Amino acid sequence: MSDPKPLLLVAACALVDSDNRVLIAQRPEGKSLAGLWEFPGGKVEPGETPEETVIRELYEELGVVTKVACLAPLTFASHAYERFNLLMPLFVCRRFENTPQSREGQALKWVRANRLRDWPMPPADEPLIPFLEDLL
Ligand SMILES: Nc1nc2c([nH]c(=O)n2[C@H]2C[C@H](O)[C@@H](COP(=O)(O)OP(=O)(O)OP(=O)(O)O)O2)c(=O)[nH]1
Repeated sequence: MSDPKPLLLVAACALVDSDNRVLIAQRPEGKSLAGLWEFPGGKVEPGETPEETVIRELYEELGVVTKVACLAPLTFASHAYERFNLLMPLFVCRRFENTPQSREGQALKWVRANRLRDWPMPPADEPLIPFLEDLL
């Protein structure tokens, strides 16, 4: 039998602007799931809380500064990928400093929640969309 698949903990965030639009970022060529649109975030590193991961990734990927008190838990994704099982809490953040900039070459887009389906997302993300539609 093959080894059991590891559980991968990733923390992600829906940044919401004053117009109630959500920021998505396109995964660059060369990465897994390249070309798909995702919520900013990344793997939770050892010793980090998911909130710390989101704060770090928002800064690294987008130059955005926020704090734990500005992150509200919304829901989570759970998806069996071929090589791992993904568990991904999704936070919502409306209060942040700096306009998001592409710091890692990724395309960025502000999208209404009810238009998220127009942008192909990783399979794990599809069940998250109704939660954002309800919220926004
Ligand atoms: N940040 C983020 N990751 C997501 C989303 N949906 C989804 O399936 N993922 C997956 C893609 C990656 O396998 C993993 C996040 O890893 P990462 O962003 O820290 O690392 P990475 O691009 O270098 O990943 P990889 O190439 O090693 O797979 O979670 C999402 O909405 N946001």
